Amino acid sequence: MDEIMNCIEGTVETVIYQNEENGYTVLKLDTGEEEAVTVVGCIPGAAPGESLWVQGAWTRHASYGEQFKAEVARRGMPTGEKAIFDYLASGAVKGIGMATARRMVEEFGENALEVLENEPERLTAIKGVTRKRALSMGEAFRLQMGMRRLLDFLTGHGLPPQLGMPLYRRFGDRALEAVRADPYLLTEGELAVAFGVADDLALELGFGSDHPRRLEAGLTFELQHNLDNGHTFLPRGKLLYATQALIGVADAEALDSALDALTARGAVTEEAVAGEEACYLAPLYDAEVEVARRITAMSRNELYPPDGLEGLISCIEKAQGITYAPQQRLAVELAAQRQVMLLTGGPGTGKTTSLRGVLALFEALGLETALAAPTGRAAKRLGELCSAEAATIHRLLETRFDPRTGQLTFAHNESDPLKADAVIVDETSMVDISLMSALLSALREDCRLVLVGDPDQLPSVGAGNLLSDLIRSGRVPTVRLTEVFRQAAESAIIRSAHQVNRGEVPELKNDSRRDFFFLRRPDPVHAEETIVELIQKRLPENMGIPSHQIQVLSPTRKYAGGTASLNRAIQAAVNPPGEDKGERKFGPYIFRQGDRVMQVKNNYDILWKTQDGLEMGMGVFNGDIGHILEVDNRRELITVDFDGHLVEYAPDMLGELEPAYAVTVHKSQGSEYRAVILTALDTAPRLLTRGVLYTAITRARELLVIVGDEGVVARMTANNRQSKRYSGLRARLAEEENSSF
Ligand SMILES: Nc1ncnc2c1ncn2[C@@H]1O[C@H](COP(=O)(O)OP(=O)(O)OP(=O)(O)O)[C@@H](O)[C@H]1O
Repeated sequence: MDEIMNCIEGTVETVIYQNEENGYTVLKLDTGEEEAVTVVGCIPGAAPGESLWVQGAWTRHASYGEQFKAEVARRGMPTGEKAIFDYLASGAVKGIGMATARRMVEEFGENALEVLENEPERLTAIKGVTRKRALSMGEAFRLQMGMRRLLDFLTGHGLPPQLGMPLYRRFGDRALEAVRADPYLLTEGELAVAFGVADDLALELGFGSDHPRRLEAGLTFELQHNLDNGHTFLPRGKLLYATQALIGVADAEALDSALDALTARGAVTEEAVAGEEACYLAPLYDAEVEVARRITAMSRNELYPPDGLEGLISCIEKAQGITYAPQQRLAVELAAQRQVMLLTGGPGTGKTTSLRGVLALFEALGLETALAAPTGRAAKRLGELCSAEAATIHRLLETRFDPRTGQLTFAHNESDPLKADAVIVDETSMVDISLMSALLSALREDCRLVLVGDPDQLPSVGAGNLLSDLIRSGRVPTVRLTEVFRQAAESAIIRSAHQVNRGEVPELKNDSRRDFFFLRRPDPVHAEETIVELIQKRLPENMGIPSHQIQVLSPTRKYAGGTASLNRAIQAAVNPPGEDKGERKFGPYIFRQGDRVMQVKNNYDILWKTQDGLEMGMGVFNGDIGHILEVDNRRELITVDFDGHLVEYAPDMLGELEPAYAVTVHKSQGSEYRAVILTALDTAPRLLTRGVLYTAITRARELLVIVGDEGVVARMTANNRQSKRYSGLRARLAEEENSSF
């Protein structure tokens, strides 16, 4: 590809293709040369007759030959009667067709557009145009002009034109005004512009460095950003300090006042909790308070056990073909007597078996029970293990994304609760405080709730320390399963997981009867070669595990043995370029037909269809893994197959996709794979923790291979440091309990 930047200009002759959603356009540009040039790029609303100046590069398309890929576009209004007629006749302005266009140009000549924008009532001079229609044509044109000015503004300030459509969806023709008044809104929701970029724009537009809006935006950004680190709040002192470092404010008092203003407005809630002067974004505060209130109320609620409970449990045991261990029986008994309970334990301790017992009990009691899990994969597995329907929590609540506000909405909430009499949630360690609050709000007053999970797994990606806070509060009836069942104890994977959890280095000896192997490869290059060989040859040939059922995990993305370099190496080996395979470069990645890829962001707004087109729905979620079915460079679309759900990615969505031959341990939470290869190489100490090692080991169902350095495995086992998460839930649960007695 020729990367030299060029500029061309001309008049738009025809628009061949335009994507209404993201503004991607293919058009023919008349540059005065004999043949019109094909221009592709994000030029929303481009229409024939307009003058267009584009900056970009010439590329060669396999089927369409030479075309100009525009990175920056500036558009001018058409001048001259012919160009104005072409523009109006193209359908660019709603309500104006060919005939009206002709009459407008006949009547007003070169002034037609000026009249349309500023004096639309004069259009009634044209036969057949009523006053109402004239005004609505004028309005449609002003909207067009609004979009155009917005795009000129964005590109003029070095911002991507792709922001135009979402801004327009959210603010309509007020979009430019809104951005000028508050450039920081660009950091919100799906716009997701980096804080520094919005901040530069604000400074360019003349916002002073101590402008109250700048200070407030900095504070809100810090709180928002820290949600990604798991904190539901930040102590006031830390928040002020971090914001000061972020935006370099000279006047500490002004920052203090800005925080007070946010609190007074209700955007931030400040309260003394857990020994801290805690500052929350208001929705997080509401979520935490709601979870504490609801869980406390449910925990207090003792139910009458059904008559003949013991006999009923014995029948369930018989039907399951096992005898419960005492703790398992206790779990089923507790589910009959309490409105809410926790069921916890490590791998192989019989959580799923007990969960199935609770489900059978609820069914026997005639309770309509919903099974749910935080991720699609975990829900699928739960459904299979229980031979029942299971959904993600988002799906259960019928989550929708509102593109106008950038917020999620839940169809089921206090005003339209779920029908279920009982809800059982698996993999609760992955549930964050906001989702838990949404779930609790959607439960009927008397609905039962059973939360199942392993508190030693890595905590949720989203904010809060939910499962661990619930357990440590001691307020919620809990059964902790500790006995590892014989069958499970035979597995070196499960034994090692428990050893690691106790802080003992797992046994790294190799024995062909074991399901856990260690290959000593302290050198990253050598480790990578071994991993490729394992995937390509050794595991498929010696163990009968096909490549696509092997998942490589790494504690890190970029360091030695990180996913970035592993993905390149594995892709080159298992899916090299081929004449019949389409591919597309995007940032550091090449996406190629056949590649394994992962969605790395929750997207509630994306459409999927089944191959036969008979079924469709919305949403692909963080951590979903699929493979690339097709790379269509003509339509600029990549089709990914997520377990039968086909999703088309336009160029502006490719940032949500990453190669997934290797993924980080964090991203693998809640998923299980037939075989796991884990790299254990020297890297940043904060990534080498016991939680990471434990989570990685417990992802493997049949086979685990650790490739790397035994010293690193030992260091990971010893490193029990959990990064602190600011959360007030535990303290609130204690308070709620005390306050009512
Ligand atoms: N009471 C029991 N008697 C005999 N075997 C049992 C009993 N309970 C569970 N098992 C067996 O122990 C193994 C682990 O049980 P289960 O899958 O329920 O555990 P788990 O905690 O859900 O494990 P994981 O988290 O690894 O999925 C299974 O093979 C199961 O059949």
